[in-house]
Amino acid sequence: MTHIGDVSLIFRQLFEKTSSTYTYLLADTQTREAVLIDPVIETVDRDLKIIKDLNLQLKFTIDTHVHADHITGSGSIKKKVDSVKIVLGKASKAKADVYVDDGDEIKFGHKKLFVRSTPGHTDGCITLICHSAKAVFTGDALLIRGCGRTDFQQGNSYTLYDSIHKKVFTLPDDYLIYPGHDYTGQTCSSVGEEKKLNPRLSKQREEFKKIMDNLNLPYPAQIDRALPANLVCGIQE
Ligand SMILES: N[C@@H](CCC(=O)N[C@@H](CSS)C(=O)NCC(=O)O)C(=O)O
Ligand SMILES: [Fe+2]
Repeated sequence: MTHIGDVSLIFRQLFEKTSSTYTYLLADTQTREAVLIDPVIETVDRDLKIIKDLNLQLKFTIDTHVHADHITGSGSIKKKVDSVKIVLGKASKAKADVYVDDGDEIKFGHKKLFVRSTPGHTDGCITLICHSAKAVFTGDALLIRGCGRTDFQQGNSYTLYDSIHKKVFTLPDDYLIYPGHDYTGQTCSSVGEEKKLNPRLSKQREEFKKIMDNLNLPYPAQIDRALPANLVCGIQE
């Protein structure tokens, strides 16, 4: 069992290889209540099997934002486990059961995730902090040695720069960063490491904007089906 710095927290970092997405399972060892951050539709059965095998009760799925590169597994999970509530950032303007905003807390058993609003990749992006584990789930806002692109949805490079500097880089240096994706095989980083070594966000604000304006990334392969589906929890009737 993996615990990441909190012996009463169950922690699993799960991977979906087509979109290089990380899904995170967190649970309270005592009460068995669990949350799933950023599930992917293709790996829902795998995730639900792990939850069952570990004798956990899934309380929330949490989408860190309206994803453009893959379809969320949240709606599919809710269809299979009726009691699950889908959580999304209030500013995302998409369907969900629970909307959260800066300063809110998501409780599962005796554990808490603290919500910080980190717009810039999209308006509704949220970062989730588990202080007891010194772990930060940044979605696509902050990636390891990178960050979320700002050239579609409600992307804005200045907003993203301010979000990361004010809401993530102000956390203690030893807090671990768990991103929404990694395309290079890395699994986690830390606040101190990213402040120093992130080739985009360690720069001044204007330099950051220039870097982001010149990324020239191709659009995600699944964008045309992912965006409309994710506005309705991944399930289009
Ligand atoms: N090739 C992938 C999409 C890669 C991509 O655009 N990733 C996004 C996060 S998913 S919205 C991103 O922000 N990337 C930043 C970067 O610097 O790579 C696919 O086709 O799915
Ligand atoms: Fe994204």
